[in-house]
Amino acid sequence: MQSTVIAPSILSADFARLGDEVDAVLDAGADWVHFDVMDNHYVPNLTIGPMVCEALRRHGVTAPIDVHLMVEPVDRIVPDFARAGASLISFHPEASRHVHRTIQLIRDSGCQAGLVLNPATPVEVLDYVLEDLDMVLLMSVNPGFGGQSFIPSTLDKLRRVRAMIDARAPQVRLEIDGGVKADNIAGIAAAGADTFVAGSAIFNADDYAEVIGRMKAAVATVR
Ligand SMILES: O=C(CO)[C@@H](O)[C@H](O)COP(=O)(O)O
Ligand SMILES: [Fe+2]
Repeated sequence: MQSTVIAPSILSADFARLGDEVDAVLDAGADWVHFDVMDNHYVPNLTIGPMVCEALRRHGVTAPIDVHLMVEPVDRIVPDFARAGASLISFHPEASRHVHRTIQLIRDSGCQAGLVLNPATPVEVLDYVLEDLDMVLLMSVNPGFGGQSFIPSTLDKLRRVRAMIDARAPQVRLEIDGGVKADNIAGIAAAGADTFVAGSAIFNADDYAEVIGRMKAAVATVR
């Protein structure tokens, strides 16, 4: 079984103090840094790119940086993120003309590769690539914004993807992203997730350690 990972999404951090915010969540018990990249094209929002990833590495961040690309096209920006210090790079199949080629490109760049399924993307997109992935990321909101509500049908999708992973590629992580809170994370873990992105639930809290601790304790009750 994969270890539990809590990955705060810096989309909800105070960008004016980003280095300090990342230090604070890592000191508070977070395992990874979730780095949302939006291009105002694939999604209707615009965020940060490789320069900011590199700046976090220069700032001294050594934790895995989990880059979630919401950009189209994907391939051109992959080597830039690998050079900037990304650990994992995940992308949406709708934004890549050749999904298998993009996975290879990410791995050849020295990063782990993830495929992201939007709420309406069928799980069959994994049929011919699951074994080539390091992680499947299920979106439990439509991509583009933090602070949205968890879409309940994602629980059934999590169970289906968990069964696929267990049967075919147990080394693959299953990450969930969108609307994850301390009070729904146990159900999400029970449905099969091992890697949990949470933005607003962590960065809008007064005490990062308290909320991350509550999340980890809730997950530990079911896995
Ligand atoms: O990728 C995205 C949104 O597109 C996420 O990573 C959000 O940033 C998660 O934020 P919360 O739903 O946890 O507030
Ligand atoms: Fe994300």
